[in-house]
Amino acid sequence: MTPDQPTAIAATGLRKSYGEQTVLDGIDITVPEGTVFALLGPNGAGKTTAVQILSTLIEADGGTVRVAGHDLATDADGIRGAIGVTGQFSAVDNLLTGEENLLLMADLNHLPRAEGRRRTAELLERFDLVDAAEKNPMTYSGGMRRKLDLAMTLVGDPKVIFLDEPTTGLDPRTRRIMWDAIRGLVAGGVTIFLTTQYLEEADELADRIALLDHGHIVAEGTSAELKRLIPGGHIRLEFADPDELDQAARTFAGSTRDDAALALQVPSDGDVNSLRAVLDHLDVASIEVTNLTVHTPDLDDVFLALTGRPTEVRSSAGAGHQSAETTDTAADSTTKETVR
Ligand SMILES: Nc1ncnc2c1ncn2[C@@H]1O[C@H](COP(=O)(O)OP(=O)(O)OP(=O)(O)O)[C@@H](O)[C@H]1O
Repeated sequence: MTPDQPTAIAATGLRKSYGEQTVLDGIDITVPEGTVFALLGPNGAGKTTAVQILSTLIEADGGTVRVAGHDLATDADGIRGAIGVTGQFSAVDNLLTGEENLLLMADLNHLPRAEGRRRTAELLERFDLVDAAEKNPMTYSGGMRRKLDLAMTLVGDPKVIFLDEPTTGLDPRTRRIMWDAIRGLVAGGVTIFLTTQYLEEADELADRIALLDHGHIVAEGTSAELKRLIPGGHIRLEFADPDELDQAARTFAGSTRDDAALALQVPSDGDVNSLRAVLDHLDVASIEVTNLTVHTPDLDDVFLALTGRPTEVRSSAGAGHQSAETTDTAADSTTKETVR
């Protein structure tokens, strides 16, 4: 984020407990205008709770929130007027047709009748729901309902949209349609706050990703920055016989061998230069390889590493949260100090 880029969502020290259970233990979130922010976390991590607080649906126990220039403490109505929320539970009314649902939203947003009709027609078109407009949403597929739900959110032309697990349960094709719709919104200047359990979704859509675990944001950064936070990139070489494997193991210091599979894992960040270096070494030593694969850490690895080893992560998260922003080589990132 550049210093003068306007901020759409700014939360500091957000806290929420249910009885004895601390769900959010002082989290900070900053989302620049016109960007996508993804909040990731295991089941029950507090993602929905965060969305509900930021979208004024429930009250926090502590912390400050500004959304679209409005302060939650003094101007919750201002926030409500500027945002759209699509939750895990659909707002679609099954007693109305798809079109009537949209028209109802237009009424609730106080749009003049003609404007409401124009906007409804445009959204039915945009989400490929024209043929289904007159039908009852009970007859819709899950993907169509989700599209109608998002269309209903867009009737009020919100500047900031909260999408709580927008594609959970959707087939891959419908998921891609939703992703395209989300990208279209962002291209038009809308800010998206997304929660998801699909790491691929965060990878595809988000400018910045935060991992929420045990009430803390344990890591935050771009997808590439988060992937650099953990070790695990390697080139896997397979050989036809043990002698080749032996020779290769001597050639590549720091490699890990798998004798049963006649394979060797050579640490690598997966870029072309390191691949070329490995091939050159093999060539010089005249070692034959039967198979070669490059493995770069994906967000699944990051997720597992950061939420699966809570004690290591907690030690650095204690002073705030870990930012990937300034981390270049971060193989030992779990012990890094917070830089923000
Ligand atoms: N109204 C409530 N009363 C008591 N506990 C609650 C309430 N709402 C949420 N919780 C608890 O707070 C924790 C966080 O819930 P939340 O729904 O925010 O998690 P989540 O990350 O969105 O999970 P999921 O991915 O499963 O939707 C859970 O342990 C949940 O049981």
